[in-house]
Amino acid sequence: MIELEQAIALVTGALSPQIDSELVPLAQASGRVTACALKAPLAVPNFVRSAMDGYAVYATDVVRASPEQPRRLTVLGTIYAGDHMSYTPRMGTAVRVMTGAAIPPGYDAVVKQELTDQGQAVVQIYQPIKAGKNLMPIGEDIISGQVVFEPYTYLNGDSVGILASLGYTTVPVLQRLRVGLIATGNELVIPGQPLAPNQIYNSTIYSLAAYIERTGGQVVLQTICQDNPAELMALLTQNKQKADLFITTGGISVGAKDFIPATLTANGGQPLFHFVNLRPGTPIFAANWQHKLILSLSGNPFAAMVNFHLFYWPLLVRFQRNEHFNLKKQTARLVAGKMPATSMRRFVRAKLTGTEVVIDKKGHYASVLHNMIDNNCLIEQIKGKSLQVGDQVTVYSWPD
Ligand SMILES: Nc1nc2c(c(=O)[nH]1)N[C@H]1C(S)=C(S)[C@@H](COP(=O)(O)OP(=O)(O)OC[C@H]3O[C@@H](n4cnc5c(N)ncnc54)[C@H](O)[C@@H]3O)O[C@H]1N2
Ligand code: MOO
Repeated sequence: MIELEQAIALVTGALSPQIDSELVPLAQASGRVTACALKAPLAVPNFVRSAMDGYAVYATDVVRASPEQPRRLTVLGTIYAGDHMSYTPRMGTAVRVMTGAAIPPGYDAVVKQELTDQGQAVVQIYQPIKAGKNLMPIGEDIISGQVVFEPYTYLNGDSVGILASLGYTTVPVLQRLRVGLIATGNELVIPGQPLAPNQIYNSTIYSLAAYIERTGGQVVLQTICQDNPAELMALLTQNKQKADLFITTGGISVGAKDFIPATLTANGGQPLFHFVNLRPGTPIFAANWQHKLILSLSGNPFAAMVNFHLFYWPLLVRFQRNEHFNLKKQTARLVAGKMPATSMRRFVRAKLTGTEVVIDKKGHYASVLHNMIDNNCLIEQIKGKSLQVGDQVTVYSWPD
């Protein structure tokens, strides 16, 4: 049995970082990772524009302006955002401008309309203004040619807006991690089919698929496999080209039908580990088979989810070359609930709000998933220690 950190290092070492990219429409780029440096093809803004509704002026014209002795300027006209107007600025004049309007070259400041009499043909200015005030110079936001996103940057909603401001319509991003999901067990039935006596619905794999599809990954195969070595090998062989990673559930403990480790080993797989010092999900197994990583999770639904969260996110970090995908680790105070001392390092389902965490009163069996409703994290429980109200605990929550 090896330690969790060692096991994670073995699987992440066995998965090569992504090198393939694809172009996705801008609207789908949020949640993806840039495949190369993205440069600005233009400056933002790419003309001098007004930051206020007011009057473009020469600052030197209004140095002595005051409410008692306003400076009167001739208004040459009005420019709205988007207008293409040509005025010939000269000293002693102003142009009425709206926020976002292009400022005719020459004027060097915009006086807010509240500091004027808002005159039409002639405006009275009540205050002096510094040159440069209330106007946005070319490139104030982004300079033309600058690298806006380095390679392997995680793109969020803000990033997509920045790319839109630069006119991008498609974005080169790393391809997602292609995951093949195989739930093993003769007792499993697809939801929608009738259950024969002593059968159960295949449930775990739907949670796994949902997490995978949520960010960074893509489910390319989702199927049930009987406890049958030939069927497993046929499934892997048929789908080998489609997937970067296979995740299986069940069939890894010491039961007579726990066939996965032996089957993979007998068919040329190189085991990386079997059994890790954690609970639940102790029997987790991993192997390299024909240059594919196979991660075999425990069958018990909650044990499978613990295995998944602890191993999958670090794999995604490695593959997508970005820490965004990692579990978020933080310290929190246990404010309700408790757990008796554990004989093994353990991960306990809990609900985290800010820096406070609560352990549910319901059962904590590995075979039970339903009380994950409302839970959003795992508390790490150290071997030999109990968890009590007031404890400072280490908490892991999944990436967005
Ligand atoms: N004699 C021993 N028995 C067991 C040991 C042990 O050390 N000695 N370890 C136990 C532990 S811990 C775990 S965890 C389980 C793991 O067993 P497997 O990973 O081989 O899983 P299965 O036996 O195939 O299934 C366990 C349980 O989960 C149900 N299951 C399986 N797949 C699904 C699915 N996709 N959706 C819903 N439920 C599923 C399955 O029907 C079983 O009830 O072994 C203990 N035994
Ligand atoms: O490790 Mo098992 O996962 O206790 O249920």
